Formats: sequence, C-alpha cells, structure tokens
Amino acid sequence: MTTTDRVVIFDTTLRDGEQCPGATMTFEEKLEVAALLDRMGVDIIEAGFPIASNGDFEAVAEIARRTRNAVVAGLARAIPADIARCGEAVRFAQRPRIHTFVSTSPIHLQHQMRKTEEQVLEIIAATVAQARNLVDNVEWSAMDATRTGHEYLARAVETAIKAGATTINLPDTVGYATPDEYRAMFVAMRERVPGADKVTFSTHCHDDLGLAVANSLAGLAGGARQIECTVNGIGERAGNAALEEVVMALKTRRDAMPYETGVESTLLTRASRLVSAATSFPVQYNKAIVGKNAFAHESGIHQDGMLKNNETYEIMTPASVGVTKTSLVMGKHSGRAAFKDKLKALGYELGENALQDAFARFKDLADRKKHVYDEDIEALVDNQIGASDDRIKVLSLTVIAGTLGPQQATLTLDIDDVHTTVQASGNGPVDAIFNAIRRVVPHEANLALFQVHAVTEGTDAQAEVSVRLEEGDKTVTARVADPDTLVAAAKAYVAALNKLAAKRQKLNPQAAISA
Ligand SMILES: CC(=O)SCCNC(=O)CCNC(=O)[C@H](O)C(C)(C)COP(=O)(O)OP(=O)(O)OC[C@H]1O[C@@H](n2cnc3c(N)ncnc32)[C@H](O)[C@@H]1OP(=O)(O)O
Ligand SMILES: CC(C)C(=O)C(=O)O
Ligand SMILES: [Mg+2]
Repeated sequence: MTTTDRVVIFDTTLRDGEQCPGATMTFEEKLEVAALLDRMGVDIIEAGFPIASNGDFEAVAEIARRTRNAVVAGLARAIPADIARCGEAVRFAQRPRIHTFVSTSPIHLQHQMRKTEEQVLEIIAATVAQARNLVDNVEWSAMDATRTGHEYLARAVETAIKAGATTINLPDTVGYATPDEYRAMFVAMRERVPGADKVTFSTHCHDDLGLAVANSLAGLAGGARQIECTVNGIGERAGNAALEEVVMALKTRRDAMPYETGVESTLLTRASRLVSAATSFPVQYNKAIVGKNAFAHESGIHQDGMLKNNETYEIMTPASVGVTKTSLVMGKHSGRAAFKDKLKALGYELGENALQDAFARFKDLADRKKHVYDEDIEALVDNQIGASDDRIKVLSLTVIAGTLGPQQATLTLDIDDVHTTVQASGNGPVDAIFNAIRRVVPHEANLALFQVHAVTEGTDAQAEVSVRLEEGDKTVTARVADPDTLVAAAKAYVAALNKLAAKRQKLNPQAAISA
C-alpha cells in the first residue's frame, strides 16, 4: 500500500453529530464515545467546539488528555478568541489539531458574514496563522464550498495553505452537490492551487439529498484523502456521511475504490449502539450496516438462498461489522426451507405430513401476527403434536362479550366426525365458552387450573391458555396458544377433555367421550 491509498477517517460525531436537535451528550457520554472511537482506530476525533460553552471546552480538554492514538481536534470560527480557546482545550492532546473555518460562498459572505471576498481572505490569512502558531496541525474549512465559484475558492484555499493549513476541507455544508460536481471541485483545486500537493484534502458531506456517502467517495476519486463523518450519520439537519457506511463501502468494494482506512470494522455495531444510546436517537431498522435489518432476511426466496450460500444475498459478513450472525426472521414471506431449518434449530424433527401441516398453520399465524417468534412456532408445533388422534375438535366459536352481559358463546364441535352447535351464556366470555363445551360434552371433571399468559410481547401476541382437569385419580393438563385468547381457552379446554378421554380409554377401551 502506498501512502496515497490510505484514507484518514475524521470522526465528528461529538461536534457536528452533537449539533443536531436533541443529540446533546453528557460529559461522561462524550468520554465514552471518544474512548471507543480511539479504540476503533479512527484517525481524528473532533471532540467539540470549545468556545460554545464551558461544558464543551471541558469535554474537548478531557478527551484530549485521555486519547491515546487519535489526533484530537476542536472547532473554531475565524475569530481570534475562538482559536485561542480551542488551542487551550486541545493542547493536552498528544496530537492536537485546531480546525478553523469560514464561509466562502457569495450567499454566506453577503448574508451571514456581511464581508467582502477580500476581507474574508484577510481573515483566513490571519486566523490560520494564529492557529498555526499554537499547533502544527491546522485544518481549514471553506464553509459552503460547494456553492462557491472555483475561482474564489482557489484563492481562499491558496491563502489558507500559505498561512500554514495542513489539511484543506471543502464541505458540502448544505448537502447540495452531486457526486460529479464534488469530485470535480477537488480535481480543480488540486490542479490550480499552488502548494495543493503539500496538504491533505478533506470531504465533509451532509445528507440533505441522501448523497453524503456517495459524495464523500466521489471526493476520494477527486484526490481527497480525509473523510469527515459521524457514527450513524448523525449531524446537522439530515446528518453527515455515516462513518460505518464509508468504512464498509471502502472495505467491501476495494476492487472499485482501492483505498484503506485504519478502522476496525468489527467495532462498528458497538459504536452505533453506544451513540444511539448516548443521544437517544434510534437507528432506523433499514439503516445500512448497523440497522436491525441489515443482516436479517424474511422472504422465503432469500432465506432459501442464504441457507444454500450466504453470498447469495449478503455482500459482507455480519461478523465483519460485529454482528454475531445473520438472522432468518420467520414471517408471512418465509418459505418451507427456512421453516424446516427453524424447526430443526428448535429441536423438532417432523415427518413430511406433519411438516406441511405445521407450515400451513405457521402461514396462517403469520398472516394474522406481525412478529412470529420462536416461542410462537414452538407453541404452534406443540399444539399439533398429539392433536391428530383427538376425538373432539373446535370447528368454530363466536363470542358476544362486553359490558352488557350475560356473555354468550356459540360453539360448534366435531366429535367423532359429528358436528354439534350449542349456545350458552355465562358470567364472562370464558365461563360462557366452558358452559357450552360442558353442554355438548357432559362430564364430572373438576376445572383445577385456568391460566392465561402472553407467549410473546405486543397486543398481537399469542395467548397461551393452560387448563387442568381432575377426574378421580386422573389429572390432565393442556396448553394451547392462539392470537385470540378466547379461542385459545376453548381449544385448551377441549384439548384437556381429549387427554382425559384418552386416559379413560386406556383403562377401558369402551369408555365414552363423556363421563
Ligand atoms: C456548518 C457548521 O456546522 S458551523 C458550526 C455550527 N455550530 C455551532 O454554531 C454550535 C456552537 N455555536 C455556539 O455556541 C454559538 O453560536 C457561538 C458561541 C459559536 C457564537 O455565539 P454568539 O456569539 O451568540 O453568535 P451567534 O451564534 O448568534 O451568531 C454567530 C456569529 O458568528 C459569525 N460567524 C459564523 N461563522 C463564522 C466563522 N466561521 N467565522 C467568523 N464568524 C463566524 C456570524 O456571522 C455571527 O456573527 P454576528 O453576530 O457578528 O452576526
Ligand atoms: C464547520 C464545517 C466543517 C461544517 O460542519 C460544515 O461546513 O458543514
Ligand atoms: Mg457540517
């Protein structure tokens, strides 16, 4: 690898990242994030904006003291007091950097700075020189570079280089550039500015049009060798280029982009979770690299492919970003291959017919339920095992419940292939259902236990109902799960009666279904 293949990763999670509404981190949280960034191998940690507040100053200073490997930078406007304060904070670092910036675009000069082009050039010369007197490592940024004419931008860059800047950052401050324009800007500055070959050019892209990472990579093609980015892409407005996306794009597509970073990619997921927890910003499910679904597959065709070979639908391994394994999520789009694999993992070996039956029931459940958990599948298969010999089956159930009692149940049972429908009322819907069952299947058994619990979480969770019946010295317990609690109750009671009938029959083959 030659030095020109190495891309410097400049993390600004603690500065630009923290600037977005609601992302403020405490002092301790910042230290924790900085420690992980340092361990992960980012080259530069922009720890804050020291003039912004005493808290920011203290955080930058403490991160500067603690950081072992990375350069620690602080941000400063092109104002002497900002630069002096920044210098005070980063001076504790083993490798300090002052990052100073000023606007260059006509719209900013006219409305924000209210200065002429010549005045801004003078400010650049003075403030970069001031920073360079404090530290050897000075970055200068042309705020709103992508809306600045190349001619004036080249003069500003030349002024900064002459004053001692060692890194020149050309930000797409408002996320306006296209990749071609952004690449061309770096090519133009490197061609026309004297001394451009002595400095490192840097990208700093915002995601207003969803182009931050694409633009950062285009900047590399134009000759930039530093990328400014944030964990989870947090930052002003739509955010900055996401660090994890930049790192993994370079790692995965080395064939197309022959550059290397020093980032240990297996820590990317941990960094994402830490920043998400510190900022209380959830990571969207479909976020590239670190989203919950980045290595999850629900559709049957993809799951089938993944079971045959991971490379059919994954371009990087979950392990490479610190995720333990790919997950094949069971849902309404899943197919038989994944279902069979899941059953095997759960310890079930079903014959072909039982498997087809279980799969049909699984599809039916997945149509009604948003998340199908392992426990749902276990409950579904457990209910089926042993159900084939049942003499009593619930065919249909309608219940009228609510504040205006008495509650009523209309129930149709299949007993030895004969269908019987009854109606009963009760003190509550479950009582009504059990009265209906007792009317069709009279028995003396005592209801010793009736218990309901949710198998998984959410209002669409399967309810698991347990029913225990005692008849003389015979005790049977049945457990049934269904998304409808009342259906689960009816089926659990009937399942217990089936077990009781089976016990009676063992003792006396002529025993009737009722007792
Ligand atoms: C693109 C970016 O991300 S830039 C960084 C943005 N981040 C932040 O602003 C977060 C931290 N900021 C702060 O805490 C405050 O804004 C401070 C401490 C920096 C300044 O606070 P105040 O002195 O109250 O100024 P205020 O924020 O109202 O206005 C900004 C001033 O800085 C000036 N300014 C803005 N950028 C620069 C710059 N790069 N160089 C010199 N002056 C600048 C503005 O023109 C304005 O000056 P004016 O008051 O003379 O019109
Ligand atoms: C301060 C600069 C680098 C910035 O954040 C931007 O221009 O977006
Ligand atoms: Mg920015």
